[in-house]
Amino acid sequence: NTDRAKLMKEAENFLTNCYDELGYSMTELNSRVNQVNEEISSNGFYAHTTEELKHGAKMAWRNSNKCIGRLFWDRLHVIDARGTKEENAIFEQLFNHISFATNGGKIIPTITIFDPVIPGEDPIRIWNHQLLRYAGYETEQGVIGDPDSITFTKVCLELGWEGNGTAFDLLPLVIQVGNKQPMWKEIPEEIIMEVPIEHPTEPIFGDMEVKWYGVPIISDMRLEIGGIQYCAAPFNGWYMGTEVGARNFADENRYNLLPLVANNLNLDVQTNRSLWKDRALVELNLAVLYSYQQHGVTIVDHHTAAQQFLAFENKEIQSGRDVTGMWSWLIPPVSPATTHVFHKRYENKVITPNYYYQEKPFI
Ligand code: HEM
Ligand SMILES: N=C(Nc1cccc(CNC[C@@H]2CCCN2)c1)c1cccs1
Repeated sequence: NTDRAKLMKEAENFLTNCYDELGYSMTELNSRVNQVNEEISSNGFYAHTTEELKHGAKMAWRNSNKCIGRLFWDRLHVIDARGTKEENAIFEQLFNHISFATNGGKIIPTITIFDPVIPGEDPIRIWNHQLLRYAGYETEQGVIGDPDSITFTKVCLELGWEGNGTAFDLLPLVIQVGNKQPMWKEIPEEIIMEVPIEHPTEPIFGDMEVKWYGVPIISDMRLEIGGIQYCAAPFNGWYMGTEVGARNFADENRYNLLPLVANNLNLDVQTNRSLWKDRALVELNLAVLYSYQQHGVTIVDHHTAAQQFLAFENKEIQSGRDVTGMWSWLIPPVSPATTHVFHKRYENKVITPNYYYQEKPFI
């Protein structure tokens, strides 16, 4: 039928590119294509070899148009967790991802790949946006914690989780197998690495204790390889400082810390022309980079990240591949025009394998 014909086409396209990149002969490619043909025509599905899965996940990173960190696409550590079906075993794999990727602060870009969507089998979904993230609570006195987490925090509370009501409560992991009751578990604190944020010279937060978690692990995107959908495939890299310093801490609808920092720096917040927001933003980002470095947790500044992206662009051209990108996400939110990215154009062509948004499993 058409679905199987569509899947066969996507499979053949992926296998051709993948086997070419891995240096296989046409004979080896053709025999694999025939084998996959058989599998699809009899089951409407085909299973990737571990090698295809690993290279496919790397190709997907290389094709991620919004990612400035793609220079290291070929050094992704891929954990093949297919066949993990039992909830407790899934939690164990997630805890292992956190500790392995954290690696004492010397972060290892890692992806753990669970079973794809298989016709007639229960799909696995991770309900968290990121494995490590802080809760958000709406109270009469205003929002406590991360406003971006308010909805998911309510879901966790409804599932029976209880937070401590602080601005930095780490949320539990929530997973669901098929349409079964979602299960949640607290992350063991011994595998969690957090960084207390401080400025090298000024007490920019006054007496407020500010911290952030070390490793960003995206857990709600779908990895598509050769027509196969992996809906539970959490992946991490390391932070670019501006993500924490210019967005998570600075956005008015996030932690909104610029007024606090500006006041502690004695800036004139009564007029825009003092550029108090800009000066507070730079000191806040400096504090983030300094603190991660002091605590031995990998982080990259936006200038270095842009230079690495330029190296990626050149490497891709050497490899005979077009560089695709989404300009609006590739420019950093601090001093964008000081990077080469700002001054050139990128074609936002979406090619697979890739990582995609998927609709939330909860409302
Ligand atoms: C190694 C260090 C890495 C750095 C510094 C980095 C940096 C970034 C940054 C700054 C963004 C924009 C995020 C935002 O503004 O919210 C981004 C987006 C993205 N990155 Fe990377 N990245 C890294 C590794 C990875 C890895 C290992 C993967 C997957 C295997 C990946 C896949 C993506 C994807 C799919 C997006 C777009 C997310 C979306 O559409 O919301 N990145 N990256
Ligand atoms: N450094 C990272 N940052 C990153 C990458 C992808 C997606 C995100 C989260 N983006 C969505 C957030 C939430 C609101 C706006 N930004 C962060 C990485 C996370 C996982 C691998 S790299």
